[in-house]
Amino acid sequence: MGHNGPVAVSAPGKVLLAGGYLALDRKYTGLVFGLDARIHVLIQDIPTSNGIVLNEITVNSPQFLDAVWEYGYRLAERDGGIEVTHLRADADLNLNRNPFIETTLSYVLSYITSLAGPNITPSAITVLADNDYYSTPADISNGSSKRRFHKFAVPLSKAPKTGLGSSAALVTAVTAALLTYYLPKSKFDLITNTSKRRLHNLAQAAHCAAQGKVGSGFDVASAVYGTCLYRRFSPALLTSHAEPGVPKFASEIQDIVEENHHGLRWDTEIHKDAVKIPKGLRLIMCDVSCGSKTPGMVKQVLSWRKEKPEEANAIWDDLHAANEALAAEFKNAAEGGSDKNYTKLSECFTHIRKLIRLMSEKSDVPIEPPAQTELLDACEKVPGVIGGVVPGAGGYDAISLLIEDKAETIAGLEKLLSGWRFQGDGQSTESGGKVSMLGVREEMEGVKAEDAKTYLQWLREF
Ligand SMILES: Nc1ncnc2c1ncn2[C@@H]1O[C@H](COP(=O)(O)OP(=O)(O)OP(=O)(O)O)[C@@H](O)[C@H]1O
Ligand SMILES: C[C@@](O)(CCOP(=O)(O)O)CC(=O)O
Repeated sequence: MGHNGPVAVSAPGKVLLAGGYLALDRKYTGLVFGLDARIHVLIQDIPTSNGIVLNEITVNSPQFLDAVWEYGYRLAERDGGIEVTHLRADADLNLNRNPFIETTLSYVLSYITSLAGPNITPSAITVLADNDYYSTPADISNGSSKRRFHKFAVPLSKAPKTGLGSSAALVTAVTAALLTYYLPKSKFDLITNTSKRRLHNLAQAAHCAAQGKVGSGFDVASAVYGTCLYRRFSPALLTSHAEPGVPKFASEIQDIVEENHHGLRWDTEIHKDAVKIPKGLRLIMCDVSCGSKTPGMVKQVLSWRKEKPEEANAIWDDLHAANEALAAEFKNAAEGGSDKNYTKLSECFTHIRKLIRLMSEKSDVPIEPPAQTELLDACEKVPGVIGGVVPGAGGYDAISLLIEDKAETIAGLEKLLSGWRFQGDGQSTESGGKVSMLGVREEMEGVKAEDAKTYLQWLREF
């Protein structure tokens, strides 16, 4: 298997604009926007010398130092699927493991062998991340910022993430690339709905396994489908299957992906038509550089909900109504012609923020902490800014804004942010962090096939 020539695929990053925490419960939905920062994956044959074929797959992220991972693979007995071994993982290099890549390889190759037989040929995978996934302070940049893909003078683990969902986009793009490369078109074709659904199921399973927990999965869903109103799958779908290498893993993963596992169908809901961005508006993301996210925020919020279900559920129901009102108002404004009055959209943001602050106060978790309130309030005063929120789990990491897509609005925000000193949670070594606007905006489309030749050309830059 795998003689189809090079294959390239990309998948978008995400921002959960509304529905943080609520999206973990199937009773509620999340409003998730795909972003135009993508993770790109190229897969091609490894040229073999002297006819020697080693069972090896190499993965390389040439933007970072030491970002090469080499894997051996073998078919496990008793239907255990494909076991993947990190080669040269000696004591020193142990730190350099990449669980997202390793787990994705074992899940996807196991599915492929279960579906189409065990003949996996060696291949080389290259990962390229759009520049906004990582902040680029001068000391870690290497070379001109004009490059299509930034080169860093540090390993991946030292590049500061901006929180756009790199692991979900990576797992989705690697999964789609492997399926396209190793399977015949009759069994996997990225443009069909059935293949997309299988990709979604497999990428969710691999991402949860790599993460060691079953989250809401909104990030993988948006990497596959792009912008949508999302309702999560029942977590039971992924909590009781065997691990790679363990007997029956291969058939179990095939059954999960193809929805035959104990008769369970995936109940994920993706409503693409429920979200639109009115013409002339755009989202932007601002990265707070000193922001440290309080660990365990999700755990704390959920334990508050468990302790005080009445108090929490009342707030969640109100917040859910406010989130859905925002989605409806987006659609309304997008379909409502040329009326440039965005007061109702602004009111939706104000209402959501009020309820998030109430949730912060009652749960005692800094979801919209005072420093973020101050920043959002100041941004909302800039002409052309319609509203803003702390996205996802909130905390000190980032803010998202809906703005009029005009040079004056961007310039106004840049002026405000250039002088802004962010007072984080006191854990930062700096006394006040910078806030910087990322270049990303919303993107409707999810995963897509790309032209491999273009990437082969870009790779010559490295
Ligand atoms: N360019 C890359 N090349 C290879 N692996 C990458 C790359 N970018 C991210 N990863 C993998 O994803 C991991 C980061 O995933 P993590 O879930 O911690 O962050 P994220 O998905 O970007 O953040 P968030 O969930 O806050 O949006 C890295 O440790 C690495 O394993
Ligand atoms: C808190 C939560 O609802 C959102 C987390 O989003 P982010 O990682 O902060 O973008 C968790 C989840 O949905 O898996």
